[in-house]
Amino acid sequence: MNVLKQLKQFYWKDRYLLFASIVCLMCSTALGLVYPHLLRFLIDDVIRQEQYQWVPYLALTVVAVVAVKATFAFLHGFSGGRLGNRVAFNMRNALYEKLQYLSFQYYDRAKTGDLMSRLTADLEAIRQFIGFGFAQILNVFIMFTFGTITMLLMDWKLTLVTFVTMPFLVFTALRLERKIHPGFRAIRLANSNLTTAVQENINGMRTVKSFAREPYEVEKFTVRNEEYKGSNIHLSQTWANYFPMMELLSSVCVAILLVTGGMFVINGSMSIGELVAFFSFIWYIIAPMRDIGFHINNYTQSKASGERVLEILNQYVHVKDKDNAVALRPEQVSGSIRFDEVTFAYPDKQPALTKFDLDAPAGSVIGLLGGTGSGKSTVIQLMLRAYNIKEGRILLDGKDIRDIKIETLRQQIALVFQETFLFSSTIRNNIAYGRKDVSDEEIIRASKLAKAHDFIMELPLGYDTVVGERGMGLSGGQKQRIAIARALIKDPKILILDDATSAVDMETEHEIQAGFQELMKGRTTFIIAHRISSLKHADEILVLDEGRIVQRGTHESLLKQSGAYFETYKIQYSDHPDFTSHKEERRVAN
Ligand SMILES: Nc1ncnc2c1ncn2[C@@H]1O[C@H](COP(=O)(O)OP(=O)(O)OP(=O)(O)O)[C@@H](O)[C@H]1O
Repeated sequence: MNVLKQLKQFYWKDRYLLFASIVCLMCSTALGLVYPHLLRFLIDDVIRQEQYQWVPYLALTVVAVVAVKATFAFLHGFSGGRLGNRVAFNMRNALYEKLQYLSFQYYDRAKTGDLMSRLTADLEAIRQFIGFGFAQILNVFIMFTFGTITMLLMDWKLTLVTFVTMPFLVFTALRLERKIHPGFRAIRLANSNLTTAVQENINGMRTVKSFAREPYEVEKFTVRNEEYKGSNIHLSQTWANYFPMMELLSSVCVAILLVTGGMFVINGSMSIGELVAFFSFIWYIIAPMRDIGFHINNYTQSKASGERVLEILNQYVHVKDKDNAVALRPEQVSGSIRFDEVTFAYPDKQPALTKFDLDAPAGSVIGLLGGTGSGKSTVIQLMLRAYNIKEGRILLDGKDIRDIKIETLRQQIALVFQETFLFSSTIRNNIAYGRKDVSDEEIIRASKLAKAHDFIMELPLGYDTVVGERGMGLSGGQKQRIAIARALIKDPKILILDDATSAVDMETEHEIQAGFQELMKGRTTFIIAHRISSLKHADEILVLDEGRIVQRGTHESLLKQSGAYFETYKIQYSDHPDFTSHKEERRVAN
């Protein structure tokens, strides 16, 4: 119940629907108790007394009871359905909103398939339980209590005799719960494995095909599909065993009632009408007993689902605004960045940056060069405040970024990544993503600067072409140019190009960079690149190795030193005429 209490905010504001659903179900159940009484009246007072003139009135009463009962049943379904859907709607929104604000640290460990199943299957279990399950559990107790009291009032001796099999019914129902709960869990797990396999397969289809591993993928899927089928069959088997067992026990109960009740009728202590009524009432006891295992299971399942949903909702947000954080106004930002002795390690890892210093005056261009895992992307992540640093500080225009509202900090920065993610929408919407009101002219201007306009115009629908979630149908370079246009449209004070031109050829890179010269004016630009050609115009180039700065300076000054920069230059420019002259310069300098 603790879980339900914690989820209260989602259903309590619609509590009138919950109460309406419970009251309507109770009324509908209570009206069901009228039938056995009508039957008793029909047999004892109408048929046996030969008072047939009552038959039409009785028939009309039955129709009226049925109509009112059906109305209550409808109202129960209506209010329960509405409640369940509203709760699911509110929770879905809350979960999605939370997912937007959870920090990078959370996503470093999160699994897409698992999150998807929480947002779908778990929400569905909660919707069902809050909409219907809760009222139905209450109804089980109400039916049992109403039925037992009425039967005791009619004939307590017969009631006690018939109840002999009840403990067996309850025992079997509870045993079922113990069996189907792990059964359902196994199905959920198998289902999650199955969806993960499909999801990974679709994401990695290019890799699968390039390695010609389709048969292996089919086999892998077949194994998981087999597991899914197996767990479903296992559960069906449990149900298949359960129903005949319950049927048998119910029949024994009915048989005892008929034998004992029959004897009571023969010796005159009970009327035939009462026996028939009793016969109807007994189902009021048996039916909820049969369902009790199922309802308990629904409850435990929705409780487990509730826990999984709450785990996300209660997840700690590592990076958030301070209470007195200041909002930056774009016109006041000039874009100077300083890293002051920053040391940072990802959770449970060696430091990715150690005593990192950097001074980037507004409008300067900083190049970051270094091998794989040397910490280049980490510098950028920290500037965005994707993670909190514990040692050192990062300043934007002299203000510690921890004192700035994250949203306004990130509004000043635009990034172009090595891997471009495009949303499944039109090219126009993808380019306009970073801003609310953008004119077509601005989109075209940004595309022209990013050298994307020409190829976009060659597409059949131009800017209205819909691209897939990974920009299917576009080349790597084309996707990257769209990403560059998307960054430009933000008109950022700080521009970050994280290996941004790696997917375009040298000639296009040159063209894009020519566009950048114009664009970088008045912006602080960080360029992470493996190609020296992308960095050589930078005001300062930092060479990183295992999170430490091993060299820093301009292209010209770095070429005069021996070290990682010159080694990289040597590899990339060995067949270039400039190379020989620099080699000579270094020889003289050393
Ligand atoms: N999200 C993360 N969680 C844990 N460790 C990380 C994470 N991102 C990077 N690292 C680790 O931090 C170190 C620096 O990584 P970083 O991505 O900054 O390097 P990089 O220089 O950008 O490399 P590359 O050129 O390959 O992109 C590496 O040891 C890496 O394994």
